[in-house]
Amino acid sequence: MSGARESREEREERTGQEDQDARAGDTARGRTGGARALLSRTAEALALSLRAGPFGCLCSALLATVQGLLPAGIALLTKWLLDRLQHGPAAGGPQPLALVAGLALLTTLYALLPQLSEYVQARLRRGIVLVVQDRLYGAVNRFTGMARFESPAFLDRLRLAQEAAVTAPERITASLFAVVQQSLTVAGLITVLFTISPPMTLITVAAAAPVLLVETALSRERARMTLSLSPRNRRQLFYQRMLLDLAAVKEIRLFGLGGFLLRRMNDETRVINAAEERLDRRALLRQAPLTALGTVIAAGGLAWMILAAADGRFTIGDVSAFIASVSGVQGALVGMLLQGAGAYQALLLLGHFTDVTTAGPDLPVRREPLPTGPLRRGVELDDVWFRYGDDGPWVLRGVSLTIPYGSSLALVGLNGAGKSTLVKLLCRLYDPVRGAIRWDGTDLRDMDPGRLRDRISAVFQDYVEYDFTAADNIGLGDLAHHGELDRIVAAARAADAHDLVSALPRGYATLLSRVFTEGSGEGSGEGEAGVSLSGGQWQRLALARAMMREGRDLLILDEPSAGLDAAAEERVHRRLRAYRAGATSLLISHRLGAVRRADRIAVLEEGRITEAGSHRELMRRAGTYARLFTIQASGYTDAHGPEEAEEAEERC
Ligand SMILES: Nc1ncnc2c1ncn2[C@@H]1O[C@H](COP(=O)(O)OP(=O)(O)OP(=O)(O)O)[C@@H](O)[C@H]1O
Repeated sequence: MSGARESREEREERTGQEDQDARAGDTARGRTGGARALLSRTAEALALSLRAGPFGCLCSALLATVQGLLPAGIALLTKWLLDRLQHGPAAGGPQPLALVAGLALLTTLYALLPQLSEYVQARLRRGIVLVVQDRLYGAVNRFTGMARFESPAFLDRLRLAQEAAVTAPERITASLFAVVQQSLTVAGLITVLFTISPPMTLITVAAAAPVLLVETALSRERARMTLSLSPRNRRQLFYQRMLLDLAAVKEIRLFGLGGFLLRRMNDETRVINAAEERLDRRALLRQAPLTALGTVIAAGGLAWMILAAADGRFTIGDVSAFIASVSGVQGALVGMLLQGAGAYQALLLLGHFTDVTTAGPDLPVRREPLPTGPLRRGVELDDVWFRYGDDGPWVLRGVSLTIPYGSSLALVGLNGAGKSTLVKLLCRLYDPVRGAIRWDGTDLRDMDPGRLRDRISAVFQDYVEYDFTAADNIGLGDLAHHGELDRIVAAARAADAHDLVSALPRGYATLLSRVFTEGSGEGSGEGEAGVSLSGGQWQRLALARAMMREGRDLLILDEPSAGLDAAAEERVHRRLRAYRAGATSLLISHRLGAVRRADRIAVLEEGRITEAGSHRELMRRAGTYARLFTIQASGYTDAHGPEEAEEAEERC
């Protein structure tokens, strides 16, 4: 036991799991602010943008610079032109015609450059979406286990990360360019303003400071609200999906659930709207007086300037430059603050994206995993304890079981006994909380999960129906041979699916989908409708997908025939028996007639193995298995005891 403890400690050290957890914790702490975290996220967003489109970034920066300086240039040329008109050649400076030409050029650029900027930014945006999408879903693919996908808290974070991935990096980059542009506008105009009246410059700038503080506080509140409303947003999405879900249409119509779901969705939306409305109201109440203050200052300054101009202390050109500068500076500062606030909010949101993309592995993986050789002795579960959460009930309680090499084990038990959970552990989608599962004596935790899974073939109880062609649905079982029709056909035959696929309109090339249509690659909606299969037909395809994985060491069949008609079930089990002969397999089924020929049968009750042996041994023992078997058999015959049931079953 101490040896086991020691090796686990070593393992933990090797995986560096603690480092990763600490890093994840750091990111989580930085999520709601902290100048360092914000700076590093800004750098991250810029790096993403540069990777997505270095040329686009360069163009955007150049355009921002030119656009930023244009207002000051226009204000200055206008002042010179007006001074020239007022005072004639005595005013000095360039000729009026040159000034008019300059003004025409600058105002044309002022009108055209935003459109060019929009074009460049849209291009950049598309590139960024591709890069962040690749990064986010690449990170999700690297989670080797299932726990994160079954954790509501993590799903919330994932939803926010998805939102952040689509909007945040682009928004941060665009805001940064906008801030650069507006800073240059402010700097240019302030320089102009300063040459006319230094005190007015200071007052104008000071008036914008409170707005900055309010916007920063509001951004924090908005980010917090987004996080707290996230579960409601998820529920709202759930109702939306349910109302449009093909699989749910029948029940929704029959049970009249449409109105009920709609009401619930609207309730969630109302709560979300109310929270947003409250925040918008707070924003309005805080922003309005400060905006009014800025306007009063500008109006006061203008009145003073006009009076001073009447005394001859300023020229008309000065007044025009002053008007342009005050409104330009105020506008640019408010714009800067709003862009900054938007970027701040996006930076906070980007924290979720960073959390997901930098999260360590969900299952500890050794830096140098032990080799996963072909199975030679068997798979052994040694005192395996498992529960889904630290405070949840134990689902498996000390399961010890062996699947010897080359033999078949059947697992039976009532609903909720823990059979599918055991399958998840065998595929290392979860690790046992206590105890170990060993592959020829090597702990699964010491193996590379990908290599381990490559040695396993499985049909899960909740298999997937892919909206692809029939060939793809089978070929996906082994991507390395995905396009080999011979192999696909052989797998279909083994699963009793060949005839059904051959009878489809385009055979193996038939698209099996109620969502997509044939030949509608661009999503035009044109083309032939895909074909729908029945539940049992889908199940045979799922089985064929597992059969596609030739030469695997362990075959797991979790309720492989639950949806089949009696004749199909009999055929499938006959073929499966032939397929499994000599292979190491685990079969889970509530149809006890199908499991009786397994080399060994184990009964799982409330997470414990209570009986194990051959069919005959278990029938003789007259325990749970015999009772369940008799109940099932008596459904078809008049058998009342284990012996009678068995005889009747034999006859069937
Ligand atoms: N992701 C999960 N999180 C929490 N509990 C779970 C999760 N999945 C399963 N359980 C619980 O674990 C127990 C065992 O479930 P499992 O699916 O393994 O049973 P089973 O024997 O396969 O049942 P069935 O015969 O109905 O398929 C059940 O009580 C179930 O509620």
